[in-house]
Amino acid sequence: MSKIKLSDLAKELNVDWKTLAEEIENITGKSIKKSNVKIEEEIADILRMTYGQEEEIEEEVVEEKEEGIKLFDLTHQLNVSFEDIAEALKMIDFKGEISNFTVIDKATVKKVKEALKELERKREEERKKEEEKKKRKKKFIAQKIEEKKEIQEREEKIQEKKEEVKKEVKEVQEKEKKEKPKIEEKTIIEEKLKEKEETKEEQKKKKEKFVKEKSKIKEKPEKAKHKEKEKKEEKVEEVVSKEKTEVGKELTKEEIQERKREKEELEALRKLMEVSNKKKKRKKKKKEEKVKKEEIEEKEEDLKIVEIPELITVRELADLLDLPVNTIMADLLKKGILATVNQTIDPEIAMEIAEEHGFLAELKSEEEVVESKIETQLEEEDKENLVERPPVVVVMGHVDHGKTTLLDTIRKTDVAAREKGGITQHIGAYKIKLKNGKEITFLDTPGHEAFTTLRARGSKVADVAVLVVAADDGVRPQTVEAINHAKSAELPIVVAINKIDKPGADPERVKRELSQYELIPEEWGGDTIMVPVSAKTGQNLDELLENILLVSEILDLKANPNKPAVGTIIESKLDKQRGPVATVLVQNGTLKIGDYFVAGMTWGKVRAMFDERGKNVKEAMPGTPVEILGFQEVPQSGDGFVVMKSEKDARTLAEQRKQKYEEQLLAKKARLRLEALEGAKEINVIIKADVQGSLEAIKKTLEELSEKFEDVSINIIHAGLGGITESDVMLAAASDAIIIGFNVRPDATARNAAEEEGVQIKTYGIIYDIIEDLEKALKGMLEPEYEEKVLGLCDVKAIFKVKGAGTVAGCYVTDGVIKRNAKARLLRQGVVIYDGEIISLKRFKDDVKEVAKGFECGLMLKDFNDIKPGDVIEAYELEEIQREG
Ligand SMILES: Nc1nc2c(ncn2[C@@H]2O[C@H](COP(=O)(O)OP(=O)(O)OP(=O)(O)O)[C@@H](O)[C@H]2O)c(=O)[nH]1
Repeated sequence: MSKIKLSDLAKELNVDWKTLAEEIENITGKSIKKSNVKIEEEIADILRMTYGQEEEIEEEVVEEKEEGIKLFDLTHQLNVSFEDIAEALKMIDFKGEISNFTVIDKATVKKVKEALKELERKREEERKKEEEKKKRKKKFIAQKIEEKKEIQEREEKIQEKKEEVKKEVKEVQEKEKKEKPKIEEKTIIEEKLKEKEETKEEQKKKKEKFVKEKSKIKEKPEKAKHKEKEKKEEKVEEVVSKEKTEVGKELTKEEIQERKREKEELEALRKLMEVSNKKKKRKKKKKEEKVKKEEIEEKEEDLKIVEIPELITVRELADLLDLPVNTIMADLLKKGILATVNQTIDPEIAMEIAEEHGFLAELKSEEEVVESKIETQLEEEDKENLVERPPVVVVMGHVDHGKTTLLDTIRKTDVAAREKGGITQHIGAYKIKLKNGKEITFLDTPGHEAFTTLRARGSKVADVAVLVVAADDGVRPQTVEAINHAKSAELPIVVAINKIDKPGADPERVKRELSQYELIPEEWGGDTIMVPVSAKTGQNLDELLENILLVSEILDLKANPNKPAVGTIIESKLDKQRGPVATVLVQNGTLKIGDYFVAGMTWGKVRAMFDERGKNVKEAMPGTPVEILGFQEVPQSGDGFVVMKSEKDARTLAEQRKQKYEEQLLAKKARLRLEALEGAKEINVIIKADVQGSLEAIKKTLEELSEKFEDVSINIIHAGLGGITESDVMLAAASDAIIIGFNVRPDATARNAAEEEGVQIKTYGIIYDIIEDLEKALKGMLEPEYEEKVLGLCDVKAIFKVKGAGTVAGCYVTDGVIKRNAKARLLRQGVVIYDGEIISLKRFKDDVKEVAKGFECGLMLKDFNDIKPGDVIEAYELEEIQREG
């Protein structure tokens, strides 16, 4: 968790640090003697709220001191339009004349404010209704297409069934032939032979050919082949002797072998047919999906869908709707807006106008507009401007396998060091030059967590993942996590088998272990490059870098430097001397000093740029990370960075985004939830369980469920053992997944992250419940339910045995509150050991109802005494949840 210095916070809030120190002591019980003590952001936020509020109160006091206020001033003070104020006055039955110069008293101001809130609420409702309408319209079209498809599918299914029946009849006939008495069979074969007029000689040849082919396909080691042959011969002998006694007629050894082969041939054919049928089915399904998509797209075209950018002028809107500018201006006037041709208008208004003209309008963010522009430009006209850009590489792997060492050693291999000086600064990423003149950019924060956080904010930064696996340790849990994170981001993986200088190094074992995760080394016929290296001695690092380039060449990474820059914030901070500072990875275009830009909800002008050597640079090309000064506020890592035409555009867009922040928060909360699964086609899940057995069972069950609901595919993005971590939550946020925990729980950081990111975590203790919930959810029948609300967490510091009573746990509350009689779980390393109730809660000798974060307490669990220091107790209660819709 990030921290802030007390003195900095005091400056920010314009309060004496000692006052803040007192407040903190009240909150946490800790006394602070120095101003340079760092405090947690969480506490800083509480203080911000307290002191922020005071300012607001002061404002209101000032306002109330005034005798009355002109409506003109009020519009400015409340930052609303005159029309809104007028409407609000009508709502409260204001009797006088309404003009800019009307003066209203403070009581009326208060009522106006209330009415404005009501107005805003109504508008919000209307907006929602409109959205619903649009959604219904789309759903209706999709439904119609779906129905048509269903009829088609039914017909096809009938056809398929017919064919299946035909096939079955044929199979039965064949089976019957085989099961007839051997003598009869022999005659049939003979007849067959006669019919085909083939000589015995030809038959023999055929058989030999078949055997040859079969052995070619199987390519079994000689020994095994030999053994198998022996076995087969034994079996043949068996059959021969059996037949001798049973049928009383001798079949030659050859004849029996021939029948066996025929049977095998048939079996192989049947399998082949099955595979090809499956493939056909899959192909058919894909084709159908494509057709459906095209049909929807066609319908959408009929509906005249337009995408309205966040920043749009009157002229641009007219062009977009293919209408005369005058029409748009007239529409605006009707809404009481007088706007010039080049004036930017509110995107909501633009959408309204578009809809009034029969368009289905969708809001498109500025980045999307810029990026789609760039995409089309990349595809169409700018081919000659496209130049190769360096690949961006992220290094991932298990803890202590050598990620940091590898990044450090690679940093030193930079050949540009001689000309420009070595890489000295940590700015979140660095670019190196290889001997062959090619460049590679590395994200300098190793591990998948930071990378996935960037991804969770919607940015695609890396092109290639380097997976570091220590040759003396092999594949470990975080290796698997890293593989899944890379796969989920669709990154090609280059494996660095590290620490080969160590005596216990066993690169072959690493390869074997990795092959279980679909990473098959090239030398075994797979397509994963694996390079044995030593990050410590630098052995084979050149080879590793060359292979990264090789993989990147296939990706054909290109960008157009002759455009305004677009990129992503990699790292950011508030520098005491320099103000807000952030590292931008330029992904397309060229970033120049003096450019105006938007980054998330903030904006700015590039005042200065520095590279990883701390050198001032004037411009940054695609694939280059640069540290920038000139932000109005500190952006967040993962925020998109877009250069804008003018200061006004940059500022307006940032302000609009700030206003939409609340909506965005809501949108985040609308991530995938079990309750909203009805009609879903694809469900991404992350599974965490206490033991391997349960994990496998859950995986299997989900696969079965996926088969049962033909149209739904359940994708297991990651499955691992142990408690639910922040990293799991970020992966879920990045891949829009639900987390399913079996006998495991999220820790406090994971829980907070899930709340912030709107990720749903469902925990279970019985596998059957998972299936039941998912099935119901898929059928849209999930009953109203009780949802758990976690109250707080405490760490068990010590235990005391009390005669006749049981074990008392001496705890320290680390999060939320612990309440007496609350439900509680005991977690040992994230795994649920007990689930029950807190029956006694004390502070010192007194019974208490609850104990808050930062305090110690003694507690007892109902019917449970196996508590150990280091355990975590999670108190929770059940709350009835109202399902939406
Ligand atoms: N012998 C040997 N030791 C290595 C090699 N690479 C890393 N180490 C050592 O392994 C330990 C862990 O290396 P780090 O680079 O810190 O590992 P990491 O994966 O970055 O670890 P975290 O940052 O904790 O996730 C250090 O003591 C390194 O010196 C190598 O190639 N050979």
